Amino acid sequence: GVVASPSTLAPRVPPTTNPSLTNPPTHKRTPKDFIFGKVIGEGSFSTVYIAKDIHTSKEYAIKVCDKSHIIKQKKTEYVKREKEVLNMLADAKHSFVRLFCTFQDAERLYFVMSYAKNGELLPHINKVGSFDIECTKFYSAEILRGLEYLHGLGIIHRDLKPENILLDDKMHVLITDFGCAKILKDDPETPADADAQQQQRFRERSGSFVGTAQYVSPELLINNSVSRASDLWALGCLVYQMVAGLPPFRSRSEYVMFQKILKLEYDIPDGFCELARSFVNQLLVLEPTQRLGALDEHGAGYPSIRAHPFFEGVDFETLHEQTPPPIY
Ligand SMILES: Nc1ncnc2c1ncn2[C@@H]1O[C@H](COP(=O)(O)OP(=O)(O)OP(=O)(O)O)[C@@H](O)[C@H]1O
Ligand SMILES: O=C(O)C[C@H](Cc1nc2cc(Cl)cc(Cl)c2[nH]1)c1ccc(Cl)cc1
Ligand SMILES: O=C(O)C[C@H](Cc1nc2cc(Cl)cc(Cl)c2[nH]1)c1ccc(Cl)cc1
Repeated sequence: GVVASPSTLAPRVPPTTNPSLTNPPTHKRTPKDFIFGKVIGEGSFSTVYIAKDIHTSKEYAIKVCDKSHIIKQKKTEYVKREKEVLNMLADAKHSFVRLFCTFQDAERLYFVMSYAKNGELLPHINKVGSFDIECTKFYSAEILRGLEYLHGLGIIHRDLKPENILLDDKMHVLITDFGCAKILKDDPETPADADAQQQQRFRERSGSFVGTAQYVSPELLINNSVSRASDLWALGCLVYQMVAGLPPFRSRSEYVMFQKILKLEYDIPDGFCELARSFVNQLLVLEPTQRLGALDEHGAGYPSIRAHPFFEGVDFETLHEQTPPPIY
């Protein structure tokens, strides 16, 4: 959960020798409570460092956002949404990057998050070319678990892709990057309209075509609408990419890529495994309501997706306790 609200600043106690005795004060943290280490990543207005809490010696990833940059790029809504959604996920026991606390100084905002020691999923796919059936089943199941939790809260991620699937020290999935997420307010039935911030992110990002556009759903292209089923489309793209080593819809030209998405033009290499092909085929469906899982009622997970033969033998309830299959 997020560190409690700032009480009167407790006197800074020097770290005692026995960390078990330091019950870290719950005062609002400041950058001085951390030893900042190396940069582990850069965003368009953020830098992510590895950092150590001087009271507990625990390691975190701290995302530092430059305030003037956020304002200049009109990203305050995006940052506010990211914080809001991460706080809603505070009680999740698995599948997501945790937000431990936030604080600011004159120039910057600080997000103290769990550190995904094994980085993004994408390089792990690229390193081996493509996943075998065991890895694909395990990682698809972990991502599905995350989507079940997210959609149960009425949150649509809207930007699921291998760069936003991080891996912890034990190689379990930590879904991240919720700035683009949609929180369904009252009527979770009707698909929500893609709001300005998603369009801005999508148009501006896809303008430079940095990969966000590859997983865009047909409904977003056709009538600017998104629903939980948009994340199921992205899941289909993710499973295809784990199996194929490449995303299903590819082209140097973004326009041609969009055409392929709208015409559902993707190929399954020969020698394909029937179960994976069938699973992907039932998610990459143009009509959102026809996608596998789209008719499962909200908040009760995705029984029809779990039941697909592709997940034969997967125990969804104990995934986060299992040792992930080796990637080779
Ligand atoms: N909790 C984390 N643990 C480890 N690495 C992280 C963590 N959060 C982010 N990163 C890495 O840091 C880099 C920057 O992430 P950040 O969220 O700041 O920007 P981004 O989402 O990649 O880009 P943009 O801000 O344009 O959306 C990414 O490559 C990401 O993989
Ligand atoms: O202390 C809090 O939690 C609330 C502040 C609120 C807040 N101050 C901001 C300044 C800027 Cl420039 C942009 C956003 Cl989105 C801002 N949000 C805050 C601080 C840090 C972080 Cl990471 C997020 C929000
Ligand atoms: O059995 C193997 O190792 C090779 C097969 C080949 C294969 N099956 C595929 C299914 C799809 Cl949907 C796409 C591609 Cl590129 C596919 N390639 C395969 C099947 C399923 C998985 Cl998960 C991985 C690899």
